[in-house]
Amino acid sequence: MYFYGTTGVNNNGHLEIGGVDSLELAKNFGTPLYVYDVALIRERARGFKQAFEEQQVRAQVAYASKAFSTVAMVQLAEEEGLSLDVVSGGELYTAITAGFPAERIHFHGNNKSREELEMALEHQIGCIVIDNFHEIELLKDICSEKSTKVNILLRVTPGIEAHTHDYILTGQEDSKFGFDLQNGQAEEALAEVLPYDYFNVLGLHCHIGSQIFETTGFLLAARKIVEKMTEWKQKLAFEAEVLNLGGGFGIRYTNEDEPIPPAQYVSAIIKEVKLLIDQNSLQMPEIWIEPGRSLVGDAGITLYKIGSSKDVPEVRKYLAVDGGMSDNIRPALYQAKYEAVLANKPLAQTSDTVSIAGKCCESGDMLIWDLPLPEAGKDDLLAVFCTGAYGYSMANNYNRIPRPAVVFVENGNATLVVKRESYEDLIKLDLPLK
Ligand SMILES: Cc1ncc(COP(=O)(O)O)c(C=O)c1O
Ligand SMILES: N[C@@H](CCCC[NH3+])C(=O)O
Repeated sequence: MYFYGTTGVNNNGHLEIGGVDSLELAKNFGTPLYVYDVALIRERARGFKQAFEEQQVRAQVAYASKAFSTVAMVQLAEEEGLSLDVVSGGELYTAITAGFPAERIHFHGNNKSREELEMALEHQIGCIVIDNFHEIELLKDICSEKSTKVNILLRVTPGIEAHTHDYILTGQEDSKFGFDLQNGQAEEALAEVLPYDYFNVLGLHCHIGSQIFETTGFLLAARKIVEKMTEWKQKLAFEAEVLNLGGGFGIRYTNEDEPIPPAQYVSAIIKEVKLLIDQNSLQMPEIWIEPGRSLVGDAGITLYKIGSSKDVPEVRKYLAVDGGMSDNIRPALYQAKYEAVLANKPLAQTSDTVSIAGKCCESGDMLIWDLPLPEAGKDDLLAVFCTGAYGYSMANNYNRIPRPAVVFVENGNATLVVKRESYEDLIKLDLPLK
């Protein structure tokens, strides 16, 4: 059995997270329930920051808030001195409402609207990561209309195939994101933004994908970008002040995953960039990264109550929980795998192999196939580990299932940070026919 962070078994023989009994959490806040181990998020954030400090380079660690964006989470990121990556007006609004310092917000997206860009400028956020030619024109238009100067990064696509699920690859040539580095698009874009008075071109950005376990892809991306930076110093008199290498650092979901510690990614990246920069006589840029999953993923646990079960003799036993693809779409979307235990008896001997079904009207709504469990059934509490990233943030109302509440636990205290959706919430935007 593998426990993350402060998760363990207490004297009652129950699963405990952040010093709080999981059965108490289920009783007080209901199920399904997303529970976050705040100490573990802090540990992960400090791990990345410290890794840069050890390398003695100027750096920013920006939390990619798409992984899990709520007011409380953004405030926690602020407490830990992180910067913030947002990718929509909604994430930006959340950050601003949470009181996050605007100058530490970076705005991403491959199709930002005029309204979203105007909002970003209005709040004077730290920088806009320009993704395409359409956006250059749009932003030029807005900046000149408002006589406002803005910091920008250019997102480039380095042509790297990282080893991960196809749907979460982003750095390969055939990608919807960014200016292609190899075919001249990136250079064309840079030549277009550099002379424009309202743009302060800080540097370059790339993100090669998500749930990556090796440093190779990051190093290759850095190499390809620094090669171009060397050319662009000659051709365009451009030297990047910032090199943002994105997020994508992998985490452990099951024992098939073997992540490396944050410090190892960081030191490998910094070593490579320093070497390349020295070889090419460039100035060392500030290094930015954007971890999402690796900051919050393993700090999240979802608690579900088990309800019905079904035996298909000689084939399998299904146990159904009170949530499913509406609160965790990752198994259906990416065949993602998870581990789980019974929170009311986590140490009991496993005696059965069961498959955990959700409650949505969809055969593909399966959370875990072939999970070893002790004898389990109605009213047992199932704890699914590692649901902190892209669980709540990709939750949906399929079958009009209300989204679960979110609770932060730390030092024996539980704090409700997102209320459970009610049926009233579900129809609050509906208008009657007459
Ligand atoms: C531009 C960008 N930055 C950062 C991230 C965060 O990725 P991860 O959660 O894998 O660290 C993503 C998502 O893949 C992204 O698209
Ligand atoms: N949402 C995805 C990853 C995509 C990250 C955003 N570019 C996941 O759950 O793994």
